[in-house]
Amino acid sequence: MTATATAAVPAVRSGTAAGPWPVPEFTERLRAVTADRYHDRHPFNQRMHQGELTPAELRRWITNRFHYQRHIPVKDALILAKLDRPALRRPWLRRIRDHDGAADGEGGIERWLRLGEAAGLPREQLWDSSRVLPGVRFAVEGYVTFCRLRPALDAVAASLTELSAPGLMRTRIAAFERHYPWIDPAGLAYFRTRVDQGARDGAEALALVLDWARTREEQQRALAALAYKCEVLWALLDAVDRGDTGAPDDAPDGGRP
Ligand SMILES: O=C(O)c1cc(C(=O)O)c2c(n1)C(=O)C(=O)c1cc(C(=O)O)[nH]c1-2
Repeated sequence: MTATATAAVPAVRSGTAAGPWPVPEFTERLRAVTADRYHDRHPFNQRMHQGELTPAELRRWITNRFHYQRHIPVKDALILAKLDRPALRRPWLRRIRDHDGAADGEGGIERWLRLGEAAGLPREQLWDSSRVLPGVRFAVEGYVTFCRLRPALDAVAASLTELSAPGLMRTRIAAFERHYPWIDPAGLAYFRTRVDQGARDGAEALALVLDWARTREEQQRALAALAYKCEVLWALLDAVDRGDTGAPDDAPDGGRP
């Protein structure tokens, strides 16, 4: 579906059994998906927030989450290619620039590399994807492929997990400062930046989904896309929670700060 195609969809037919949910109810249903399934509830995140992760576990998370981060601008470029108007493409160009930066040494990917360095992980080790756990590889590939193959509505709806991300970022920053002082607080810049970026991206994506999903069927597709994305994030953490790459810093002694 392109924006042009959806613009031609007839207006709301409320009151009929198969008609679309009114916008407030549809919005509430979208929020209910993340309330039930967002990865802030995952046991690994819970342990992170309670200060229970070993240094090796935190490094494993940083290493594997980098695989997700480096693919976000790739999936945003796939969404960008589905949008047929400048006004629609501009926010996606900005998202890509947010992650890639306008020059070397800038942007979200660079900030994540600095988080890794603050935790004792050389940046070349993060770029070396041979340390990525198989389950993480599958989860990330699944999300990118979903955005490659599905219509723009589904791909943008999948990004709506970001509506829940700012709250999680605040919890995470507080947890790192309190429980993991061996990580230089300067390394938390990625999370600090994402509080505002995530809120803005989530609000923009929500406006698009509410505009594009005009039929009950389209609304249900958006809900399913968001549920799928929650599963991607959950599966990623399942893999990190259980995984052991066999690398020295995954040693059972938990590693050293
Ligand atoms: O650390 C997190 O918990 C978290 C979650 C999410 C999310 O909810 O999808 C994103 C991010 N971080 C993030 O940093 C990010 O850039 C991002 C982009 C997207 C997306 O789907 O477009 N989600 C997220």
